[in-house]
Amino acid sequence: MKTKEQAQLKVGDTFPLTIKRLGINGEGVGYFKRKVAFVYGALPGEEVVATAVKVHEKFIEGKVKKIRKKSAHRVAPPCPVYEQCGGCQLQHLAYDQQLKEKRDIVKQAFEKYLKHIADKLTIKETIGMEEPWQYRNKSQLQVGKEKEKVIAGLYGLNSHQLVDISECAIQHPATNKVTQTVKTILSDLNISIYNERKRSGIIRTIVTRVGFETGQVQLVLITTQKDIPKKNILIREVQKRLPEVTSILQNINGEKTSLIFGDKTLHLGGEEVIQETLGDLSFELSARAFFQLNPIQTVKLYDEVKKAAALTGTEKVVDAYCGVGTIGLWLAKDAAEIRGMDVIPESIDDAKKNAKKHNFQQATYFVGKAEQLMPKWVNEGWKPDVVVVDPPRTGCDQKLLETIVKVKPKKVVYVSCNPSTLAKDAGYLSSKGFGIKSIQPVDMFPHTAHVECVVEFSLKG
Ligand SMILES: C[S@@+](CC[C@H](N)C(=O)[O-])C[C@H]1O[C@@H](n2cnc3c(N)ncnc32)[C@H](O)[C@@H]1O
Repeated sequence: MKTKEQAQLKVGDTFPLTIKRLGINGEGVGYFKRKVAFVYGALPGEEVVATAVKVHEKFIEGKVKKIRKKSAHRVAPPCPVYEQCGGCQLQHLAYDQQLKEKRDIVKQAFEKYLKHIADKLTIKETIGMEEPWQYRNKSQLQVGKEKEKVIAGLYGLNSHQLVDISECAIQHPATNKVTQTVKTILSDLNISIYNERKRSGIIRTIVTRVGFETGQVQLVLITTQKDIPKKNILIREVQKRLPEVTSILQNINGEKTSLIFGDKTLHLGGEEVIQETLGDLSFELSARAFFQLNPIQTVKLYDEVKKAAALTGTEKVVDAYCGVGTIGLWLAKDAAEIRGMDVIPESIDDAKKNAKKHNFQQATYFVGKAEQLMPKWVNEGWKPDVVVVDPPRTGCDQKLLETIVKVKPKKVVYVSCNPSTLAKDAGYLSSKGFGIKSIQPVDMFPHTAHVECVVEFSLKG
């Protein structure tokens, strides 16, 4: 039954709240008259007065109006557009505490889906960064115009206002510099900029990716159509003013969609790929290929995968959701055979080239869905000893999980960027005879609410 206050609370009303924990999106979570409330900007341990932003049947969304009792871990966010941008959610929380809260987010997810064994699971301390800034190797900023000035940024939190970002503190400086200079070039040449509201104009997004070890930068201009007026001058200016840009591409996306990339990519200048190095492996990266966004933490993440997989040289390994083959190649030295698959054909082309370059003949890569290819291999009589999965935020497809259960590899190593879907899939695997041996959170995205995990499962008995 609804209490009187619950029934009456409406958008714009204020209410007091004690924050109990951090939510999966970095919000402070508390209870107002037994109804759960998510308050952006509030921290665990704080007592706040919140303003209701949305009132739903089962929960309230709010923002901080006043802090009555402040967390000892609250810090001043260094970014000038932190409040408007929404790209980071935790800059107002001290970094060492972010690591503790991220571990807690993982714990909450496991408590939800594995209630009966949650108290027996050990979740290790989050592996953090020594220097948790300037870690992102890729930026994807929407282009727009503000009073005739070319701007590039992200759409603000809960708004459709483009927030201009000139010096993003979590981006590698090379990505900031290239985006800034490209904005100037577009403005100098008066090249048509996309207007989302009117659905007119040409340049839509500036994508940059830098190789941390090589310093090479790839620039991709996402456009609504193939023709860009003054295209040759544009390319020449980029090459003249930005010698670090070794690869220039154009991708066409004329659709009304939140997806950044369209299907067609054109090569405009320099190489088609950039090179990046992780440990003693080097990789070629195409414009659309997935590559981990924080190379410094990726090495730590993959070392955790290696530890969990504990290969002895005799195992057949699946690298499911393989991207450009990075995890499989990290393990290849110690494996008898690696088979990887991904739905993006360019990623698989890169993975094949990367395996060849390192002379890993035991690693083969296939275009297709994990949930279709793995059952096919099993039906053909190929049985893996270790399955590594690294799915998108939605988690593993149920058919893939069922195939894993059927084929009974001695080990599953699950790399996840979403604790909720991880814990749900872990609940299923655990109910089918796979014991959880270790849960290791890794901070791939300092100052955001994201947390990555490596979980080792072993077949019981
Ligand atoms: C989180 S990324 C992991 C990539 C890689 N393991 C790495 O560490 O760089 C997830 C990958 O899954 C791919 N993907 C998405 N759905 C898929 C599916 N059903 N089957 C296979 N790959 C899929 C995406 O293209 C993306 O490369």
